[in-house]
Amino acid sequence: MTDLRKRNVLVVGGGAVGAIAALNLEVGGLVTVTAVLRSNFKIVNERGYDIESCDHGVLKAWKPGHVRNEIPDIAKESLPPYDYIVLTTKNIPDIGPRVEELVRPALDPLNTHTSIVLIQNGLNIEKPLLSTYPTTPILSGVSLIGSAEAQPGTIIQDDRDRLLIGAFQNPNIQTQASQASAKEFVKIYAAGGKTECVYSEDVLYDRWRKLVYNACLNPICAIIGLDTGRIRLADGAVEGLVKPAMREIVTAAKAKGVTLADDVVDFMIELDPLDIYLSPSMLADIRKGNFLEFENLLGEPLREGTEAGVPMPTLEVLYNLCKAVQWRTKEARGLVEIPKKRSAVVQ
Ligand SMILES: NC(=O)C1=CN([C@@H]2O[C@H](COP(=O)(O)OP(=O)(O)OC[C@H]3O[C@@H](n4cnc5c(N)ncnc54)[C@H](OP(=O)(O)O)[C@@H]3O)[C@@H](O)[C@H]2O)C=CC1
Ligand SMILES: CC(C)(CO)C(=O)C(=O)O
Repeated sequence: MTDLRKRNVLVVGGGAVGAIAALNLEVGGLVTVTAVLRSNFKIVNERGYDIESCDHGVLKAWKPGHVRNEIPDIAKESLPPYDYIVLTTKNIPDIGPRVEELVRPALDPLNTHTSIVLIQNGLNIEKPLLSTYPTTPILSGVSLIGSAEAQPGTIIQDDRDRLLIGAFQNPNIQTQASQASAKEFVKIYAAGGKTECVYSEDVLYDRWRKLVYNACLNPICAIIGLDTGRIRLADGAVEGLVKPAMREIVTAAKAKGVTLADDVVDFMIELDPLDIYLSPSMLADIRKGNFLEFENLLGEPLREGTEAGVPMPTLEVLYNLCKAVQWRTKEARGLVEIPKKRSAVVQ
């Protein structure tokens, strides 16, 4: 950073990842955080977060600098533009709100100042933002962190926060400018020394590599209802389901020009220590009755691989299972109408 001004960062979504991101940014001392919360707004605004973290220890009633329950409208409130808007919501375009609409009030239509940082899983998540805000630098945040919101405002982080930050390619912006913004974000995020946040040149590689985990273990654990430790112990699950799915992602990545390491499948299966019995974020969502982030984690790599001619039978089945589960949640929330059940009694 060439100047000493504290950076203004808007963190949108203060759940498992967002709360820890806000904490990391604040402990570094280089940032003022405004966190935009939804279901946990009231409790966090009144009492703060209770956090048990392998990186930060135990914190009671910790509160980000500013807490809000909606995205600030910078024009109406005459606020200066944020330096960074960090999105840590679940990204569920099939349900909405879509991310490009979500950030609109906090972004000047001709913005060049604010960078958007997507600390979210999945592939092609930058595309709707690049087309809606062509002059805005969009940064990729690929996070390895086992974090969960056990109840509103209570965050349990079991696995260390390791975050890769890089710039998505944007034909309208000089690559160096986006890269400089990514490097500055690394600096402010890592400043507290509690986390491993590094700059990465090759965000496409990072995203395909992470998909080996997220496109496979997330839906498999969610659908079966087992955490990653138990999936590793369950009869036949790794050989019969996890490895075939992961190999399909590796082959799709290769067809798209991304060569992953030979041992990436074993590496991802063993990524979390077995005995932390980690529940991937999609399993946490299914348990809470939330919608699933399956289009970006599974649908996009499946569509890209299939278009490139890669057979992906395991992922196709997982995708269709997730789609049906999403419909189940829509029905449970009254978002679909179905024909009335016929009476068992013949009239
Ligand atoms: N959990 C993990 O260990 C990891 C998660 N990820 C990725 O990080 C991203 C975030 O995941 P995670 O933190 O687990 O998700 P959570 O569900 O724990 O948190 C998301 C938060 O965003 C809030 N939110 C959603 N929409 C809005 C909105 N429109 N305005 C304000 N707040 C909103 C949610 O509120 P509400 O409760 O009302 O829905 C929730 O508090 C995902 O893309 C996930 O795949 C990546 C690595 C690890
Ligand atoms: C792999 C993991 C658990 C992060 O470490 C994740 O990305 C998720 O839960 O979605």
